[in-house]
Amino acid sequence: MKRWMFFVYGIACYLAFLAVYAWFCAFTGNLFVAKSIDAPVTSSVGAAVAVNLALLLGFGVQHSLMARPAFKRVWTRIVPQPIERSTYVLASCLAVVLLIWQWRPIDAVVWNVENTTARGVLWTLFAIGWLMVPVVSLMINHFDLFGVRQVWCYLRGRECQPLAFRTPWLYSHVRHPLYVAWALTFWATPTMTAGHLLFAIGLTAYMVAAALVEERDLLAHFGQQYAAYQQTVPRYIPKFGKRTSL
Ligand SMILES: C[S@@+](CC[C@H](N)C(=O)[O-])C[C@H]1O[C@@H](n2cnc3c(N)ncnc32)[C@H](O)[C@@H]1O
Repeated sequence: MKRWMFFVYGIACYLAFLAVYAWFCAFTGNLFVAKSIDAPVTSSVGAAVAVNLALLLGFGVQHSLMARPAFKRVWTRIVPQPIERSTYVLASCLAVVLLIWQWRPIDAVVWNVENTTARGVLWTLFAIGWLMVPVVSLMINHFDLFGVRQVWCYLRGRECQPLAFRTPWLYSHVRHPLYVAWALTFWATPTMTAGHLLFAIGLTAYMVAAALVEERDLLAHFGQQYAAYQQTVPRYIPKFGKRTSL
């Protein structure tokens, strides 16, 4: 019974992620939703900056703190191990929903690209970013990242083995392809408002910090293998034409 409950919980968290991902895309691209990143202004610039920074900080703290091995060691005394990752996914969804719900737009235009071709290129990069996120996650292990593999192993009564270090596809050209994809979704827009710029700068700064902390953990976990990867594969800017296999 407990195995099935955990499995259903894990699947529900995964479905919540899919829904929030689609909503976050619509919010960021001003597509189909009434409340988007560039919706009409509802508060003073000062209040909007303060609230938005608090929302970005809240997301950053939740997303990074809950992913640290030391936090997980303590957390799994409360939340059972098989559903730890699903709970992380659920908490991340709630942090994003709070950000979307409480976001205060600042509509001053920072840049507005009028050339039709250039606008098309920027929209294409935006779409590539949103498609790249799930595709890149499939390159390492999509279902492990979103907690489904863990509840599946538990349902089958098997121990879930930790994933090996891998450098498939884009990972052989750049160490953080997922963060590169997210950066495209935040920055590729033909019309950049001040609120959207704050959002893009805040989340990019978060990813730069998160990559440093993540690399420290990966180095501690995989040792020489990861050190060699750091020596040969660039962090963000891909080196195409030269495929590194470790
Ligand atoms: C949200 S993903 C981000 C991965 C990476 N920073 C990126 O931008 O593509 C974070 C998880 O990926 C795992 N990870 C990162 N690089 C990996 C690799 N080369 N092989 C296996 N797992 C990796 C980390 O251990 C962490 O659990």
